[in-house]
Order: sequence, then C-alpha cells, then structure tokens
Amino acid sequence: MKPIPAALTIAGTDPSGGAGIQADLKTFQELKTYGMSVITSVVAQNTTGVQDVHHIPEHMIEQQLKSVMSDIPFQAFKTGMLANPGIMDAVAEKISELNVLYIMDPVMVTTSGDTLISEDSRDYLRDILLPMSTLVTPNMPEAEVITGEKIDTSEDMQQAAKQIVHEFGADAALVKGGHLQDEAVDFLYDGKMMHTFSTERINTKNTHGTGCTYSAAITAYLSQGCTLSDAVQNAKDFITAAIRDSFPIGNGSGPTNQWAHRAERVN
Ligand SMILES: Nc1ncnc2c1ncn2[C@@H]1O[C@H](COP(=O)(O)OP(=O)(O)OP(=O)(O)O)[C@@H](O)[C@H]1O
Ligand SMILES: Cc1ncc(COP(=O)(O)O)c(N)n1
Repeated sequence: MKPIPAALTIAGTDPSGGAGIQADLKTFQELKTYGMSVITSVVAQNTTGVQDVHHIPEHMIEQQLKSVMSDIPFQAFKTGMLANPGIMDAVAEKISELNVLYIMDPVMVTTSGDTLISEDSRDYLRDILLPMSTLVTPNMPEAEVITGEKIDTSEDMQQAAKQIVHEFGADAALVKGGHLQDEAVDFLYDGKMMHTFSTERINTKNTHGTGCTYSAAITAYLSQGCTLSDAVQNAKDFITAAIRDSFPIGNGSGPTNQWAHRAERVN
C-alpha cells in the first residue's frame, strides 16, 4: 500500500489564521497531505502586527516532537519561527534523529515588520540548522542576513543561493523575490543547476503569511514524492493563486487564500 502523505510543521502560531502553524496546516490540508504541528511560540498577532509572544518551554517542544515522532510517520517537515537558541537547540537535537526531507523557512521578521527571532539566534540558525536542511527558503532580507551580502538584483539572488549551498551547507536554496519591484521571481539552486520560477507581481497589500504558505506547499508536494523542482513549481502556482485571490480582511495586511488554487487546477 502507498504510504499516506504526511507532513509536520514546527513553528509559531497566528490566532488570526494567516501565518505560522495555522497557515501551514490549512495548506497541508488543501494539498491532501495529513498535517501535524509542534508549537514553538504562541504569538498574539493579527493582520496589523504582533501584540505579544509567549515561548513554549523547551522540554515541552521536545515532548511534542517525541509524541509525534514516536507515533506517526511523515515524509517531510518544515520549520518556521524558532525564536531563540534554546528553542533551536531543542529542535535540532530531535530532528537530527529524523531521516526525512527538511524544509527550513528562516523566519526572522513578519510582513508587518515585527522581529520574530532574537539577534543571537541568527548564527545558530545558519550554522547548526541550515546545514541539516534539504531546502532553505529565505526572502531577500533573510538571504542578506545569512550571507552577509547586500542583495538588490536577480544576479545577487542567484549568487546568494549558490553561496548558501556551497558555503553554508544547505542541500538546496530557494531565494524568493517577493520584495522585487515588477516581477515575483524566485531562484532555486540545487547544488548543480539554477532553476527560475517567475510570475507577474500582483499589486496587493494582502501578503500576510506568503512565506509560510509557500514553504508549507513545497513541504506538502515533497511529502507526496514530487521532485524538488516540481514541488517548487507546484507551490509557486499555489501561492500565486493564493495571493491573487487573497482575503481583503483585517485592518492591515490581509491573509492569502489557500483554496484559490482549486478554481485554477486542471485535472
Ligand atoms: N505581490 C506579489 N505578487 C506575486 N507573488 C508574490 C508577491 N509577493 C510575494 N510573492 C511570491 O510569494 C512567495 C513568497 O515570497 P516572499 O518573499 O513574499 O516570502 P516572505 O518574504 O517570506 O513573506 P513576506 O513577504 O510575507 O515576508 C514567493 O514566490 C514570492 O515571489
Ligand atoms: C508565527 C509566525 N511565523 C511566521 C510569520 C511570518 O509571516 P510571513 O509569511 O508573512 O513572513 C508570522 N507572521 N508568524
């Protein structure tokens, strides 16, 4: 019997439902992947920003991981918000026991501009977790923090993707250009080839949770056995539809629409 596609997200929460664990689980469900979650921080946030944060004690993060890992098999997992070195350490120790695909979304700052990880976490993220990853998905500001280089152009993005693989040890890097002016272009470097994924830039302020939703969609497609470049292309189609049809709700940057892809899917 074929295994049931299953995926795990290890991340922070968003009670307004647009980002973090909530976005990840909606995306897994939408893509017919059994979704599981380990919560690292409870974040009081909405479309306008972050109001408060409570970090889950490290022993409880470890216990959540043990509970899932000892019971249900999964083909892929992702990490999102890992707020400090203690949390990163707890996660690193448990995931080093896993032999499945690891997608790391190096979450640092929200769309609204709030910082989600401490300054002293950045080196840990780059030096300990990143080399464990099958794929890391930084946006341009995150790629700048990882590489220490200024990234303004698509050439800079491609250079950063190569550097993240060859110098910092991820198996593959997807540098996202949601922050570029006229084109939404992302570059995937898999250690051998550069792949380009491009769409027109959609003029909307509703981009709360785009990074979370995109990396969750990649994780779901990988759990189903897609190749890396197919998983990214399928996820790019998914996130583009979700942004195009995003919800104009809330007083700030509205959330993406995870069921938008249904209308566009041809099968
Ligand atoms: N306005 C947009 N129109 C079309 N695609 C977009 C737009 N904004 C982002 N994207 C795409 O959405 C995906 C998520 O990218 P993005 O770089 O925005 O993630 P992020 O920066 O982690 O999230 P955020 O921008 O919310 O911080 C990428 O494929 C990116 O190209
Ligand atoms: C718990 C949590 N994790 C990540 C993000 C980033 O969201 P975005 O995808 O908009 O950068 C967020 N706002 N909250």
